[in-house]
Amino acid sequence: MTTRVKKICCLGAGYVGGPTCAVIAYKCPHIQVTIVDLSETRIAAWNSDKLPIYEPGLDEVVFACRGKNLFFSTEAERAVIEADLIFVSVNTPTKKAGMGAGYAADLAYVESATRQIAEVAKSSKIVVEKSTVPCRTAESMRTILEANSRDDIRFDILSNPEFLAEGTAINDLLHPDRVLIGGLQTPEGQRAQQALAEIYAQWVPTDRIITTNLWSSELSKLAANALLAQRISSINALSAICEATGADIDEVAYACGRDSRIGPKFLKASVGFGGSCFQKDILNLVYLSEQLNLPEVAAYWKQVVDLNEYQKKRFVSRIIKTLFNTITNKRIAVLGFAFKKDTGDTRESAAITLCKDFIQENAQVRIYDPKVSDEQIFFDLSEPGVVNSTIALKKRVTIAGSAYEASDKADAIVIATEWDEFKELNFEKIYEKMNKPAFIFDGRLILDAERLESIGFRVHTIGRANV
Ligand SMILES: NC(=O)C1=CN([C@@H]2O[C@H](COP(=O)(O)OP(=O)(O)OC[C@H]3O[C@@H](n4cnc5c(N)ncnc54)[C@H](O)[C@@H]3O)[C@@H](O)[C@H]2O)C=CC1
Ligand SMILES: O=C(O)[C@H]1O[C@H](OP(=O)(O)OP(=O)(O)OC[C@H]2O[C@@H](n3ccc(=O)[nH]c3=O)[C@H](O)[C@@H]2O)[C@H](O)[C@@H](O)[C@@H]1O
Repeated sequence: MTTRVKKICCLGAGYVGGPTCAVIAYKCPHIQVTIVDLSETRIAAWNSDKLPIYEPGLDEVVFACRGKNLFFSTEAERAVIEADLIFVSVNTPTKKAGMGAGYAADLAYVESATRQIAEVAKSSKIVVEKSTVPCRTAESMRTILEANSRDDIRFDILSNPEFLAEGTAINDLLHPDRVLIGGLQTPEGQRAQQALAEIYAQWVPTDRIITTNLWSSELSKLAANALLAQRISSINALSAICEATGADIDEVAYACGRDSRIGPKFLKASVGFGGSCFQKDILNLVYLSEQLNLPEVAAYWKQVVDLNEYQKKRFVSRIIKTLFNTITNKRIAVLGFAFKKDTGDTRESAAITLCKDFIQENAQVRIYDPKVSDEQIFFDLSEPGVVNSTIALKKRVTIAGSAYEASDKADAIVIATEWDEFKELNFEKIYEKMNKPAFIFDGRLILDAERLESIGFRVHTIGRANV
C-alpha cells in the first residue's frame, strides 16, 4: 500500500520552491501545502499582492489557492512536524571559500535544512531533495537524518530535481516534459517514489513520470543542465566563425536544427548564457569529475563555461573596437539587465559582465530593464567590500525608466536581454535623439538589422559579419 500524502512542507520559498509547490497546491486541492523560508521579507512578499518573483502566470496560481490549501510561513518547525512529505528546495550556490572553492556546490543550506527536519520531526517523513545537488548527496542527508532523530521514526529520501526554466516556470510545471523521481531500490524506497508519483499524476501523464535509482536522478539534473549549456556554447563558438567568414549564425542554426537528430531548440546564439544554475551546475560536474580522478572529463565540461566567458569578452571587444577603440566617456545604453526575458532575475546575467567592463573603460552607462529594480542593478554592479562603491558607481551608471530615455544622446545601444518590447521600439524616434554615428550592438539577435540600417543605424549583430 502506498502512503497518501495529505500535508506537504517546502523548505525554501525561492524561484523553485515557490512556483513548484504553488502548482502542487493548485492541482491538488486535497493536499495542504506550506512553504517556509528563513527570510521574513520573502515570506511577507509571498503573502502580499506583489509576489517576490516575477513569473508569467504565477500570480493567478498563487492567488487561486493562497489561504485555502497554500500557505507561506516562517514557522518551519510547525510545518515540518505536520507534514508527511517535505521538499528541500534551498539554495546550493558555488562554494566561495575552502575546499572546492569556485567549483563545488555549497551544501551548508541543504545540511542545515536536513538537521532541522531531524531535530523537530515526531513522525516518519518522506524527504525530497528538490535542490540541485552533487551526486550522492541523498546519502549524506540520510546519515544526518538517521543519526539525529528518534529511533521510532523513519525517513525515506527521494531525489526529485526540478527542470523548470525561469520566465516559463508555470507552463513548464503544468506541462513538464518529464518528472524525475529517484529513490532507493528497496520496497520502502519504491513506496515513497510511488507516493510522490501519485501527487504529480494528478496532472502529469504517467508516462512522463520517470522513476530511477537515487544516483541516476541526482546526476541527470547536472547532466541535463550541462547538455543544454553545451548547446549554447557550441552555437556561440560557431557564431565567432560566422563573424569571421560572412556566414550567418541564425541561418546555420536553422539549417543544423532542421536535422531531427539535432533539433531546433536551444540553438540561439547570444552574448552568453546566464542564470543561477548553468555555470554553477557545470562547475559542480567539473568538481565531481576531478574528485573521481577523471581530469579529461573535467576539462571537457569546463570548456563550456570558458567559452561562455570568451563570448562575453568577445562582444565587449567588438563594441570597443567599433567605437573607434575607446568608449571613455561615451554614452552606452544597455537595454535589458535580467539574464533572459520574462524574469526579473539577474543572477549571473551576461549584462553584469558587460556593464562592469564598460565601467572599467570609463564609459557612461545607462541601463533600462522592465523588471529589474534599480537597487538590484546597483547591488550587482557594486564591488563587494569596497567602501562607497555605490557612490562611485552612480557617477558612471544611471538607470532609465524606458528604452527611449536610456538611448537619449547615446553613442551606442547594446541589447543585453531579449525582452519582446525591444523589438517593437520606435527606432526612428530613437535614432533622431542619438549621437551620430548611432551604433546598435545586438547581443540577442532580435532586431531587424536591415531595417535599422535603412534608418541610418550602424548595426552589429552577434554571429554576423559587418562587411
Ligand atoms: N532558479 C531556477 O530556475 C532553478 C533552480 N534549481 C535549484 O533549486 C534550488 C533552489 O534554487 P532557487 O529557488 O533559485 O534559490 P533561491 O535562492 O531563490 O531560494 C532558496 C531559498 O531557500 C531559503 N532557505 C535556505 N535555507 C533554508 C532553510 N533551512 N529553511 C527554509 N528556507 C531556507 C533561502 O532563504 C532562499 O529564499 C537550487 O539548488 C537550484 O540549483 C533547479 C531548477 C531551476
Ligand atoms: O536548473 C536550472 O536552474 C534551470 O536552468 C535552465 O533554466 P534557466 O536558467 O532558468 O533559463 P534558460 O532558458 O535555460 O536560459 C539560460 C540562459 O541561456 C540563454 N540561452 C538560452 C537558450 C538559447 O538558445 N540561447 C541562450 O543564449 C538564456 O538567454 C539564459 O541566459 C534550464 O533550461 C532548466 O531546465 C533548469 O531547470
